[in-house]
Amino acid sequence: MSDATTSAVTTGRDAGAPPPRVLSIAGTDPTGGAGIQADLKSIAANGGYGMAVVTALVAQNTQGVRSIHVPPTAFLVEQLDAVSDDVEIDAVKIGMLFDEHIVAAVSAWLAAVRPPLVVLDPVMIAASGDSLVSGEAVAAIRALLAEVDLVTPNVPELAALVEAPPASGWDELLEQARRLATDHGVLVVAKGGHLEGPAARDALVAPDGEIVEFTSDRVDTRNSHGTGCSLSSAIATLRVRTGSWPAAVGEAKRWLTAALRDSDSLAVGRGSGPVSHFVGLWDAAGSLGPLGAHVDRVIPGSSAEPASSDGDRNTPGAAEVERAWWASIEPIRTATDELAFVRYLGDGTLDREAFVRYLAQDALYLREYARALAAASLLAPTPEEQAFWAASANGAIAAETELHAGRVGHESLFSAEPFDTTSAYVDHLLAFAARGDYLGLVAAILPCFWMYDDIGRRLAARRRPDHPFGDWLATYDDPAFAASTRSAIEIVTRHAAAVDGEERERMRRAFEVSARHELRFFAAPLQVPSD
Ligand SMILES: Nc1ncnc2c1ncn2[C@@H]1O[C@H](COP(=O)(O)OP(=O)(O)O)[C@@H](O)[C@H]1O
Ligand SMILES: Cc1ncc(COP(=O)(O)OP(=O)(O)O)c(N)n1
Repeated sequence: MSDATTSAVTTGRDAGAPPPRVLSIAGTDPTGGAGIQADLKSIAANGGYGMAVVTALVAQNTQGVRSIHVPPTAFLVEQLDAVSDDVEIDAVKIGMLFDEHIVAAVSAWLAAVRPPLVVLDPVMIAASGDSLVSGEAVAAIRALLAEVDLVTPNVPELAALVEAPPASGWDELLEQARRLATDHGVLVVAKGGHLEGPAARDALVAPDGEIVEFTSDRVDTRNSHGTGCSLSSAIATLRVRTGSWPAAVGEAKRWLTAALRDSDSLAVGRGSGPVSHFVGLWDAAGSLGPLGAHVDRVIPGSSAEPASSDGDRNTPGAAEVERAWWASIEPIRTATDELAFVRYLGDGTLDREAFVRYLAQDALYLREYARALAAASLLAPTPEEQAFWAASANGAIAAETELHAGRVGHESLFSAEPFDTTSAYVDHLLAFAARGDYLGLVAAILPCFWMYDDIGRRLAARRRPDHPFGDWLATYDDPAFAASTRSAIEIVTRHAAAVDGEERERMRRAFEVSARHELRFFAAPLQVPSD
């Protein structure tokens, strides 16, 4: 990403700084799944302090919109001023703006207050198909783009903004997003939730045409009410916390996918229900456990005696482990993204010799990584895990090495000496294997799946017809590898959630050390190897 899209501050907010103060300017949903109610939950779930200014009161539920009441514009302005006269605002998320008068009032307030970050979700139509804006609002929202940093249209909203028919496929969606970003000098998160297919893809598109893609499995649920509201307010909050737009979008999507997966558990409404905003947090806080556990003094044998132990209350679910571990390596991931090797590989300016050095080290690494995977298969406690790691070992040694050999030539590939970084990484993995430590081993194995899949998808998105490493980048965009990565994450985080806190932290450290090895591995081809 260019300087315009990534700030220098990439490692989160300063210790001791307050949580991001994020203002939502949006309409309401009395069932709590969309609009301001969703925004406040999303901001809180992602570590921010939420504030809310209401633009419209919407009588709606999970099945549809019944009526809309728009308070006088002067009252909207009073609400906005009441917040900004008193509170320092770190980011603003704008949602439903019913008509051009509302848009004008918000626009004037933005010009006067100049909040540091503004995310616009150009809400037009609810999931139920009901319109949430008047006919004139669309042109006014288009004009508002000049005053925001990032806009998050879904398929029909993007089409309305670029005055084209709704995109029917991914490439058309990207093309429309590129046009919107360039014409209005705004970052665009094009959301592919309304497209067909097994994956739910979004893309962050910059005005200079640079694209970063984010892909998750499509969750099989009808509970998509408020996903756009929740995503945009999460992005606003996480942008303050991470200092980086790609990191904010990636984290927000990861969180939203987990919230979608858990949405059926809420059982709210008979239509398209809300997502589970606090998935993971409720598990971590033991909020779903028996009540009455927090008492100052317990008389043994009395009815006030807690039904579960403190240990139970502090046990996270797998989704929370997934989020916490991924967040814990955010500085390592950002540093990897910023490596010259990764940037040059992406934009095609990487020196050919450095590329070959990388392939040779990768081939050496994969041979040993396959041994680590085979050891995981040997130690696995269930036939499913045994089969999964065995298949992954096969994939690593056969497919990937074949791929490398096809590019460099078998001889030059295996005559290379391992760099110290390669040996250190392999030793870290094989030490767990040698000790028969299954949990440490699979935790250490995970970053190679997870970080490679994450970086790879974003690199693959930068492919263009004349890209010198285009065919190589294409191999990163492999849905089968994405599916294996998901399985690996689920196996490891399920185990981590099931063990006690000390063991979980030991696993997380093994995971983090491997993430550091990944960083060094990507850095090595452009550094002079040590003797
Ligand atoms: N079934 C699904 N599984 C996973 N992610 C989804 C699903 N549906 C939507 N999303 C994600 O939710 C977010 C909102 O997407 P979308 O439905 O396109 O927008 P909106 O809610 O504004 O109509 C995007 O990140 C999209 O990829
Ligand atoms: C008050 C209000 N604002 C926005 C929406 C639309 O929400 P969105 O997140 O785009 O999700 P869908 O429900 O349309 O999928 C809304 N319904 N109400």
